[in-house]
Amino acid sequence: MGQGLFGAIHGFRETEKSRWSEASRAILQRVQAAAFGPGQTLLSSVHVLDLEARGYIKPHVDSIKFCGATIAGLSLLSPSVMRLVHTQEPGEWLELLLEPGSLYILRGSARYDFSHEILRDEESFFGERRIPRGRRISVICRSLPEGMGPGESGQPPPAC
Ligand SMILES: O=C(O)CCC(=O)C(=O)O
Ligand SMILES: [Fe+2]
Repeated sequence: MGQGLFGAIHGFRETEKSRWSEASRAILQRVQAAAFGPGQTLLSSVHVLDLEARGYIKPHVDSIKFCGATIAGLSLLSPSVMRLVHTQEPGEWLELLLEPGSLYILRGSARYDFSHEILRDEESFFGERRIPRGRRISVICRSLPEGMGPGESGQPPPAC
């Protein structure tokens, strides 16, 4: 996201959104109930990322300065493949097929020890299966870094 990603995302636009319709709020509440514990505080706004069909996200670990222990992402429109690669053991990796309407949750080792990336169209395979990429929108909720109260987050960065 933003500065922390230093150009990791290609072919995108993004926004931070804090006001939602009632229908969207109900969905976000389901996401939050599924992904976050009662002791976790979320960043005050939700990150919405709109990746064009040729857009992709290079491997990165979200900044621990701006993001806490949990990242939850709802994928919309096009399916895509997210690859996780261990930062110390590149031979240790896995891929997730992100179907539209699916939710992924990165926490624990997946959050801190593995990079995540969204494959570009030419490389978009889940095993043998080709997953053609179209426009993809993701709605990403993050917890605040530990020890940071909602009032202490200051001006949140446009992205992590
Ligand atoms: O689009 C996604 O689901 C992930 C985006 C991401 O990795 C990020 O913004 O840090
Ligand atoms: Fe990320």
